[in-house]
Amino acid sequence: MAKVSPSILAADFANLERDIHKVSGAAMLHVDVMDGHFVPNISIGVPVVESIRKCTDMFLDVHLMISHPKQYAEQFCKAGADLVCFHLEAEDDVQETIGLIRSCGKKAAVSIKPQTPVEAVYPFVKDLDMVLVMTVEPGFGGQKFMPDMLDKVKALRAYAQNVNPALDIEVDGGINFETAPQAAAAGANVLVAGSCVFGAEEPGKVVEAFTAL
Ligand SMILES: O=C(CO)[C@H](O)[C@H](O)COP(=O)(O)O
Repeated sequence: MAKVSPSILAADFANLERDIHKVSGAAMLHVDVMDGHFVPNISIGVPVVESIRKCTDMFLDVHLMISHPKQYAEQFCKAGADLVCFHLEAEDDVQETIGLIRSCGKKAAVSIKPQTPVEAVYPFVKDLDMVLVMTVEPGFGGQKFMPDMLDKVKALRAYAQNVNPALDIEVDGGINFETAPQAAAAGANVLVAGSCVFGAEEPGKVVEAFTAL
């Protein structure tokens, strides 16, 4: 069974509550925070996370695509995130930022961009709840899955077997009916999907299908 984390980046922001309820059967809800600096796009911030928290009990998987995540992580925890994921490339104080998120009583995750070798995250794996292996360049939904990222997922799953066997491995970007099974076979157990879920006639059915992988 996979955990599915529908990305609200592909939802209708004018009808966010309605769209969130369409995917309430998913294990998590993926909330993409972009600052126009770490990535060349701007999405949403703390006030929207607070509002989402008020309209759903879903587990909020908050993906910070921002510079200086240590400076903002606590605000997202207080806004209602259940897990805060930040980019390895965006932070010099990785261990400290993990500790900060944990001290707020939340789960901590680190994400790596496609050009970042998977080995760069190994020193932190024992202290993390999840690693997010980006399968597109972060910044925009609707991009094509990068199949080369599957080798990173396989290597990370093998590495985690010894040091943190409960580690969640999430993939994000271009996940659809063709690529979701490939990612799951490589060892990913958390699937982020935006356009494939919210672009479907029945988003809940897509969530069910991916959960069964
Ligand atoms: O983090 C993201 C982009 O940076 C999105 O979550 C991701 O791209 C999902 O969108 P899609 O499923 O449409 O590819």
